[in-house]
Amino acid sequence: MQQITCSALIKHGSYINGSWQQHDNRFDVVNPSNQQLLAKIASADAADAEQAVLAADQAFAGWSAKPAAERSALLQAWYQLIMQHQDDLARLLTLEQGKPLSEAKGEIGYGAAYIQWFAEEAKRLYGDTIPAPSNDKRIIVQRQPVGVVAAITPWNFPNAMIARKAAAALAAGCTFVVKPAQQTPLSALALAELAHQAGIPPGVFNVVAGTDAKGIGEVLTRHAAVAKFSFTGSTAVGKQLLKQCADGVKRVSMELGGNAPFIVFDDADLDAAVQGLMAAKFRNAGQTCVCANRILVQRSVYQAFADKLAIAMTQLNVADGLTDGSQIGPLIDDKAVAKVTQLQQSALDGGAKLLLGGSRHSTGRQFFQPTLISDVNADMAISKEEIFGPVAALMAFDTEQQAIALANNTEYGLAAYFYSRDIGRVFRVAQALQFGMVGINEGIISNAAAPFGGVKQSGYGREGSKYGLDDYTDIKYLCLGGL
Ligand SMILES: NC(=O)C1=CN([C@@H]2O[C@H](COP(=O)(O)OP(=O)(O)OC[C@H]3O[C@@H](n4cnc5c(N)ncnc54)[C@H](O)[C@@H]3O)[C@@H](O)[C@H]2O)C=CC1
Ligand SMILES: O=C(O)[C@H](O)CS(=O)(=O)O
Repeated sequence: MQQITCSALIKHGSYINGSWQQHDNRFDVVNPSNQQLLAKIASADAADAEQAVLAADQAFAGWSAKPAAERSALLQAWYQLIMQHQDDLARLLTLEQGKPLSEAKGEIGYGAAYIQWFAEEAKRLYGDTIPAPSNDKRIIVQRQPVGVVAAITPWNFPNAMIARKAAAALAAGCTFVVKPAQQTPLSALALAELAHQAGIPPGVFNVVAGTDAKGIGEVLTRHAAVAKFSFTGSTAVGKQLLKQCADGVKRVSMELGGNAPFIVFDDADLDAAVQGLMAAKFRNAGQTCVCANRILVQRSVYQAFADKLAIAMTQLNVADGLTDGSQIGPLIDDKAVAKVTQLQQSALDGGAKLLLGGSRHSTGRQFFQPTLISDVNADMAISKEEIFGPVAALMAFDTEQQAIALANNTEYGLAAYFYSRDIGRVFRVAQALQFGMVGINEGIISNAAAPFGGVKQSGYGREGSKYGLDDYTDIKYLCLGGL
């Protein structure tokens, strides 16, 4: 932690109603790269979560009544502070999450971009007037903030997942309570410190960091004062939280797992496709919900593509995220290493071939070698589940129709990618893919201007873009009569 120049960013307890909480009960935050202890954080519990929800509820009237321009200015101030502290925030993120420093820096900029984006969008929360069926009436439509928003976020983007939910919520006039993942609370608490410094009023942005995910989650999904719940994480947990929200008929956004197909057609620029795949597969050591999971390659270019990919993968630098030039950091924990190992092994047991890597990396016990497997088929677990690790699994196909059928053969529907230079094929395939986001000749699709989200069991709701405020506002229809 000595590498962090601004010590005010290092916090050891939750941020509720503008104050920092203390508790005797503490939990460890550990560097996944070397298992060293980084900090001991006061563990908030369900009672703290309730306190945060009540604070957010109390703050709602004042925050939602502020002119949009004032909310916008406070969000801009938050954005500026985050960018001023980008280096420190990135180091903190790498220390607790493991991703290479360059990626962590990218994530801080990416998260901040949502705050900047929604600071602008706050001023554009337009309504409508609609022609009425008779002349003595007027139909006016306004958008109003839903109220208190509660969120639970994962460890793979400890900054950006919070920033993009909170930014939209605050811009719309909602107040916000988030429970970050237990593995990565430091980035969340640093964001709270900067929100505080930016002058965001007490109770508007709250962070509840604790180990009792279930207990805190019960409050955030069931409390009567919570109007909306937003989750990013695994599909299994998302389904459970959805059930909890159903009792109170909460508004819900779910950004759940993915199983992205990455299709390479025979007319593709193979070098560009390899480059796109390297970004789509190996970012954050493969631990993103939009990572390429099933790599489908047309048979006539299969071998050429595999050869080029193997060369690119051999050049990946596996190292502690703070080491200069690191490209692949550790996986988040031992459980993640076990999952990747097991998925890979069951594919090999089922007849797949190991072309590269295949085991832990000598850098440390949570590092996994960039691994390339060929001859994978659709029945293998590795084709059905999120790998969330640096394992590239190749499958061959013959026709465009077969590629589309294979790609859509999943319960998930978050991101998909394909490479082709045939304009007709580009439109046919883009339309046929059952996914919320499609990268066409592109491996990096996320940015604040674009709507991020999925279909099928990848969830619903869109984050970022001009659509991102919709999930945080209610449409109110005013019928003006007697004219
Ligand atoms: N869509 C995405 O970006 C993510 C997907 N995943 C997927 O999930 C797999 C497992 O990763 P996990 O960290 O275990 O994901 P997870 O879904 O358990 O964790 C995400 C968040 O949910 C919270 N949580 C867990 N159980 C909860 C409960 N009963 N009530 C309330 N909150 C709860 C966690 O504390 C964390 O904040 C990964 O291998 C990956 O496949 C994981 C993280 C992010
Ligand atoms: O959830 C997200 O925003 C993405 O997973 C980030 S990235 O992987 O596209 O960078």
